[in-house]
Amino acid sequence: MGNYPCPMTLTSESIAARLAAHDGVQRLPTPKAELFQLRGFAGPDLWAELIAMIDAGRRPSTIADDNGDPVFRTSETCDLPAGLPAVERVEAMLTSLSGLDPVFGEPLQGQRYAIGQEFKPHTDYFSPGGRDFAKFCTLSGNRTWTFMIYLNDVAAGGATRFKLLDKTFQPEAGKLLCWNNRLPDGGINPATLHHGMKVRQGVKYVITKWYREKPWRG
Ligand SMILES: O=C(O)CCC(=O)C(=O)O
Ligand SMILES: [Fe+2]
Repeated sequence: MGNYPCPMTLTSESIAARLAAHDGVQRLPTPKAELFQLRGFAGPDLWAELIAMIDAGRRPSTIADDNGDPVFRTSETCDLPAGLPAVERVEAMLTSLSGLDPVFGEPLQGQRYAIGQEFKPHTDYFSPGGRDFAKFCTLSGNRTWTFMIYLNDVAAGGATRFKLLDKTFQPEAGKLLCWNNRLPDGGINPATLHHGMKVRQGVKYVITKWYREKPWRG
């Protein structure tokens, strides 16, 4: 575990406090969820490199807990494996921002949305009792924190809407959003429901990093 605190002692308050203390980080003023925004995270060169990687390596996105809606998530996804220099740079920046031990992190992913593509309202945690829960959570536990960075400005559409928090974030190159998918008692937080809305003009690129309750074991 290197120099990182043991996960059992790493409370959500300590992560939230660390994020809140970081220069430029803004917390959404709501008691319903821990959600933060940071603009100007890294710079255009890194984002351009990642966008080129996503364009080259994309495949149709998939969903867990398939609900039978074939157009629930219509974007494309690209795995961004550790070891590539641009990926390592992002990983190091995220670790330094959050203090979350990288052993809990799933591999970084890129998402690409062309015009009309979206990811309908969903939560990033897996629903206990959902049909894929055991498949996705037995080894590494459920998802804890989500970090998402918009890589580009989108001409129209492509916002991320948190309906239950009454908040919509517009894509903007280098804007990072992160939130705790859990409540302070460790249970899942349904208020984190969010919708990657349809792109109306242009193409939208984001990268996503999810953390688990236990060390990630693919
Ligand atoms: O693209 C977005 O705005 C949201 C993406 C998202 O929710 C996800 O990948 O889990
Ligand atoms: Fe999501």
